[in-house]
Amino acid sequence: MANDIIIQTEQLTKRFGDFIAVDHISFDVHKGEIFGFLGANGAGKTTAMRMLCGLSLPTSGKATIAGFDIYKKTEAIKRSIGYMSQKFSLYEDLTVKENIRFYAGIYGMSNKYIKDKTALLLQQLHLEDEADKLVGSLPLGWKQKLAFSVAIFHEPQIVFLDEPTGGVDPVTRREFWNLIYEASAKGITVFVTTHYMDEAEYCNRVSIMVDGRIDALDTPVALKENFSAASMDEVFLQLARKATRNDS
Ligand SMILES: Nc1ncnc2c1ncn2[C@@H]1O[C@H](COP(=O)(O)OP(=O)(O)OP(=O)(O)O)[C@@H](O)[C@H]1O
Repeated sequence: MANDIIIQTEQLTKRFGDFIAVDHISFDVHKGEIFGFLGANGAGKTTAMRMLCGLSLPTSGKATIAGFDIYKKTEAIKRSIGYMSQKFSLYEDLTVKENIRFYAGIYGMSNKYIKDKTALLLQQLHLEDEADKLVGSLPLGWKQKLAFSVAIFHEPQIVFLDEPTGGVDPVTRREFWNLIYEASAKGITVFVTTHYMDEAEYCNRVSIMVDGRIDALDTPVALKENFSAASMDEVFLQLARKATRNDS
């Protein structure tokens, strides 16, 4: 079990001045796992995720991503991961095809590889007829699916998703999650933050952050059992009620 660990953190901490945004968090994620990273607004999820992606240095503690130390190997980490967030994803004023080409180009893939894989991807997403349309003209749910597919185009070991399905209905979210399951089945580890509790139920394991700390971490079934809760919503509310930060 231990040697399939792909994300490992130990007492990982980030301070901004006197404020402890991420407070000594320790957890492991396994290869191919779908790991939900939950917490109320301001709990510290984005700050933690930025450290794991090599975008921000911790104040203290340790972490390895795909075996790379987050203090020393940030470039290697960036090559091993994919990233998608609501705020940073596709260029609205480029076409579907141009977006794919642009991101694939960053990873130095050959033209032939990009061309073949793009054709396959457009077919899988049923976007063949939209290939030359501006991304800005697509419905949000389609954009999200495309953004996810682009984030894993270079076949990273881990993909980090920061609230990837914001603003769409449960059916569209479910379709998005089918893509997540496919990626996980191929061995890609999925690390996902969400505010939607239906999505929490879809994860293999879920951690819940409160005021910078991880207060609970287990499978959705075990969490519901431990908190005597009928749903993940109830588990989340029981923990979020304890929060003293008010960041909404
Ligand atoms: N650069 C910064 N300087 C000072 N404080 C910061 C900085 N970045 C984040 N914070 C604070 O750290 C805390 C954690 O923020 P973070 O964005 O990580 O939370 P979050 O769990 O991702 O919240 P949300 O769900 O709203 O995105 C918040 O109180 C935020 O105001």
